Amino acid sequence: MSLIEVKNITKRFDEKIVLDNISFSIEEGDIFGLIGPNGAGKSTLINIMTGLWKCSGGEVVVGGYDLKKEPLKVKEQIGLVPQEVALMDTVSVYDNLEFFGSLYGLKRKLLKERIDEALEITGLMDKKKEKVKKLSGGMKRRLNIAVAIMHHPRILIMDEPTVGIDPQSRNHIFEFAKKINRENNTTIIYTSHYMEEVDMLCNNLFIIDLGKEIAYGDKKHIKSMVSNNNRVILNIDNYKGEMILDVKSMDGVKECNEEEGLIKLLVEQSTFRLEPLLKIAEKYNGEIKGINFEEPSLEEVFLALTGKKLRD
Ligand SMILES: Nc1ncnc2c1ncn2[C@@H]1O[C@H](COP(=O)(O)OP(=O)(O)OP(=O)(O)O)[C@@H](O)[C@H]1O
Repeated sequence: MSLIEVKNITKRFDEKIVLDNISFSIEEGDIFGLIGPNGAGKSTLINIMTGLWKCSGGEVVVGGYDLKKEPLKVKEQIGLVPQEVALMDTVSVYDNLEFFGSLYGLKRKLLKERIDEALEITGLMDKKKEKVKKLSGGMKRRLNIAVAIMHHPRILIMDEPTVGIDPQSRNHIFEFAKKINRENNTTIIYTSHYMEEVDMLCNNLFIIDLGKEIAYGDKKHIKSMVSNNNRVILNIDNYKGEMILDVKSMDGVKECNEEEGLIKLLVEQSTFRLEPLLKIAEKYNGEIKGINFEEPSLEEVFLALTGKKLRD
């Protein structure tokens, strides 16, 4: 059985269907991306999975517990980093952690240990005496994450954690997510409308738009379903100009352009082979310095599946 099972979830607000029969499962230790444009239904789904909102139909099972029947057993396994920062503005970083930690039932020595650990992992140790209202938006986000991990949840849900924050905090949040997943095997659900973030972090994906499933499964599989095209970028010196003509006539090569000292190919994954390319380079005395392969981006996948750009 998977760690999280979302089965046929539907949500209506009056007559409006906001989630339409959504199903997926998440394995323990995964970094799972929930992606879609603004208004797609991501936060609604998160609110339902964490028991904050009731669904109109369907069920959620976490660690074998049915959310409707045993909500506390489900909630104690989850840490939630909500989209809106939820902190006490007029008290210090440390006091916020102490307060929220005690709500989780942490006391004395263990509470102190967990506060220190949360400050360390979110890079806020030197801000512990600062009042929250003096922190930057990115630091507030990091503190919100610190709050969410104090009870060592098995699952951490991060709802658009990088919206409107500075690049340094964004990187910090990224590295944090990878670290806690790697070192503690924490299962992460990461929602975002920034496809490149999800592309970098996640293994499995659920793409949602207007409350409906657009694609679900292994990231590589989704990409290969949508597009058989990859890019190959060849960094090569001292080759003769005629080489390009030979490369263009290779099986599986759809386009070949020279740009900024690099040769960029658009290739058909199923028919392109690297070996003939290397032979052509050798024939023309080219010195290969590097070869990079690029899959289609998730932006391209979304465009192919919905006919629209993510940020329309
Ligand atoms: N309380 C509510 N009453 C009526 N409609 C709502 C309510 N909450 C959300 N919706 C609608 O549900 C849809 C999905 O909203 P939701 O916030 O889940 O999207 P999202 O994917 O999280 O988008 P964003 O990235 O902008 O937060 C939207 O059309 C929104 O207007």
